[in-house]
Amino acid sequence: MSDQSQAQYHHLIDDQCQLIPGLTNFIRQSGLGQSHNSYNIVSIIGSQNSGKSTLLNRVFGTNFEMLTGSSRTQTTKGIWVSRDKEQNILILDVEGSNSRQRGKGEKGSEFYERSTALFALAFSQILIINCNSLNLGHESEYSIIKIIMEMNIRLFRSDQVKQMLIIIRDFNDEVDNFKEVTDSIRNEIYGIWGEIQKPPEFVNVQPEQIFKIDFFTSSHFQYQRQKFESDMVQLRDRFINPGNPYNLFKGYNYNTNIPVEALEDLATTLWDTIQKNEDLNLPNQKLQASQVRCLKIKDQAIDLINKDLSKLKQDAESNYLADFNERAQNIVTRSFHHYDTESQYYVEKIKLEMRKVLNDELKTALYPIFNQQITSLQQNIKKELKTNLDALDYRNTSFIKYMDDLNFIKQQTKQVIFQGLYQSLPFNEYKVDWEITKIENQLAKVLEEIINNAREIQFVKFINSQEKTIKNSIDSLISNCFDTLDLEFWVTMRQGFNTILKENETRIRDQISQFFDHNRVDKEINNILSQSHQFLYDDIQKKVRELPYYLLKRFKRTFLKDERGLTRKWKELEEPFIQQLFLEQRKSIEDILQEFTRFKVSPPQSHQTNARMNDMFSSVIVGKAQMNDEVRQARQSLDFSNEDFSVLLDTTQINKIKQQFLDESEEEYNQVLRQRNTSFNANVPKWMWFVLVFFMYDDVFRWMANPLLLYPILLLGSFIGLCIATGYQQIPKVLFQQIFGQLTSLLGPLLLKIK
Ligand SMILES: Nc1nc2c(ncn2[C@@H]2O[C@H](COP(=O)(O)OP(=O)(O)OP(=O)(O)O)[C@@H](O)[C@H]2O)c(=O)[nH]1
Repeated sequence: MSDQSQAQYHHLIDDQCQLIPGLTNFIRQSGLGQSHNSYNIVSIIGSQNSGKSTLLNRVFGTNFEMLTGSSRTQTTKGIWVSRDKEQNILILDVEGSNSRQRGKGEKGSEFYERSTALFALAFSQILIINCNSLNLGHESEYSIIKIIMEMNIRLFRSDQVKQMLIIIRDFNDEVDNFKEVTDSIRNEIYGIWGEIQKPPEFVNVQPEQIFKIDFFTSSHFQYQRQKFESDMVQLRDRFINPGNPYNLFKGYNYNTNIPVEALEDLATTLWDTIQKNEDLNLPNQKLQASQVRCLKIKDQAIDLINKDLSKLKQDAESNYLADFNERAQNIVTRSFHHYDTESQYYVEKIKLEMRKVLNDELKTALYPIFNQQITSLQQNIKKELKTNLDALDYRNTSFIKYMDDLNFIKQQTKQVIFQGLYQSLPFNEYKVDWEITKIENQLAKVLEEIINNAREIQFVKFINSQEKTIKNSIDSLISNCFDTLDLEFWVTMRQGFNTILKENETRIRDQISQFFDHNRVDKEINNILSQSHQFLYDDIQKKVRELPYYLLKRFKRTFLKDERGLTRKWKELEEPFIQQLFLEQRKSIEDILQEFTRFKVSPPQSHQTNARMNDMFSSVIVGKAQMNDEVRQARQSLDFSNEDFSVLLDTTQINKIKQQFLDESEEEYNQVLRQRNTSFNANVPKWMWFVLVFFMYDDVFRWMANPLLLYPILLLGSFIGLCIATGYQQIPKVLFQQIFGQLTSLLGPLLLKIK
């Protein structure tokens, strides 16, 4: 049969006991690939040259090679598979028994015959035992039946009653009685059943519980050829016609069939088991084959999407994929679709188990990509946040607007995280295993940290700028107080300082309390307060170093100028008055100096939230006899103990400053006296004027040539002339006196020094 076409036959087991791969291929090529589990398998065993192939070709339309001529050599070697010409029936032609061509020995004729027969029995639904009426009762005919019965119960746990069809060839119904013959064979077989060694659970089992035996007789092939052919037609009808009362497949449960594409796996498993002579449980073998097949389908389902999976992975490595879940879903759905379609006819339990494996594998394959997605998402969020925060910084908006915008960015980013996570989740059922909630919390935490950081930076900036504003206000307050030194110095400063604090505190509190809790707000306000007190303290310390300058300045202001701020006209004042003025002003400065002995600048004792602004600043002057009422009251109500006060200037410093002031004021006083007693004009000798005029006159004419000088002089002359003509000569006179007086007071001393 070696030259038989591959499309019509498949050599399943060769004469070397090897199972040849390719059954699935043959099934597909022969058109049985889509039959799923609605198929039948029929095998035939029997003596060599007993007409098996002849029968199969007649009944199933196969084309097995038959022996022609008189040579009685073997044609079928091993097991060949073909199919019915119309029906989904696989046909197995098994090498004839009593093969003289096969040698003896361990793997010789006997072993081979038993193995192939047992395989045929296990693999098929109907096992045809081909017998010749002439050989009936012959030991060799029954020996194979005995063997397969014995092996079957020993090795297999079948899932169905095994069906055997004994065909008696060359049956002459004119001579032989069908009933007698078949009863005798049946008895013979039951006799065999009694003889064989059975496992304990089979001892009381009747053979018909395990084997269903049918009979069919065919007429003599040579002498009753026509009848033989009609017998063959009848036999075919029993196979293919469900309406035939003798239909051989009647009642067969196709659900016990594994899908046709798993038959090769089943055949392999069965043949291996038989070869090893191991215990063999047919339902389990079918499950095993199902398992093998489902595993293969599962692998195919993975292979099918592997390329897309790699592409997805590659894409996810370079960027965050917004369509990740869609693509992942598509991959998983396609894979499952393939698996579900291909595995639909397999045992439910195995199918579902393997589906779960597929699901796990897909999930495992997608997980690193998902992780990559999350990493990219996190990076993107950080990048996006940075851009947004930079833009926000760049806009340099107000604190409130910044905080509002920051909050907006936070809410927006939360949304991005939420969306990003669910875009990265192919199926909701992965949510728990992939710890989405945990990741969401982690990302929210990262976001919170970044936002808080930005908030803190902005807050510190805001507080710094506010402190700077306060510091500037304090600086100018102190400059003012020092510029206008008087006995109300500390009161003015305290009131000014309180006002600054009050205004700033209200404004700052209003702004920050919208974004920070009470405790934080109070803490920051207290910091600002103590910082402000420190500014004040430092500023006072700094200014006090320049106290001699301010004292002298203050002295000059009140001594050299009158109440209206005009320079005193010393020539018009009497010397005793000037001396009196000088002594008074000096005394008042000495009094002011006493205000700078000790001081206290500190926030209120209690940093409680409800501390009022009025109580927050306190300063007091100690050692001042002329302390006014307000200061005294403040001192009493605040009840400062002496240790609370810092020494501003100790006695030595006070004395030193006082001395310096006395010297400088004395100098001012003397200068005033000199000015009063000196006449600028009188000191210039008369001849000097002549000399001056002599050297100047030609220059004066030259200047007159310049219109820039000539015209102003003409205008001035016209103005004076007009005033005199109209009787208002007082106007130019007063103006002249004023200007000349000013110039004299400025230039006079200079000219005197030069002189
Ligand atoms: N007497 C008799 N001879 C038959 C019958 N059917 C076929 N033959 C003849 O028996 C010989 C062997 O036929 P095959 O069909 O090749 O027998 P086989 O059992 O397939 O042979 P192997 O495959 O070699 O075991 C041929 O010469 C056939 O003409 C039959 O029903 N009765």
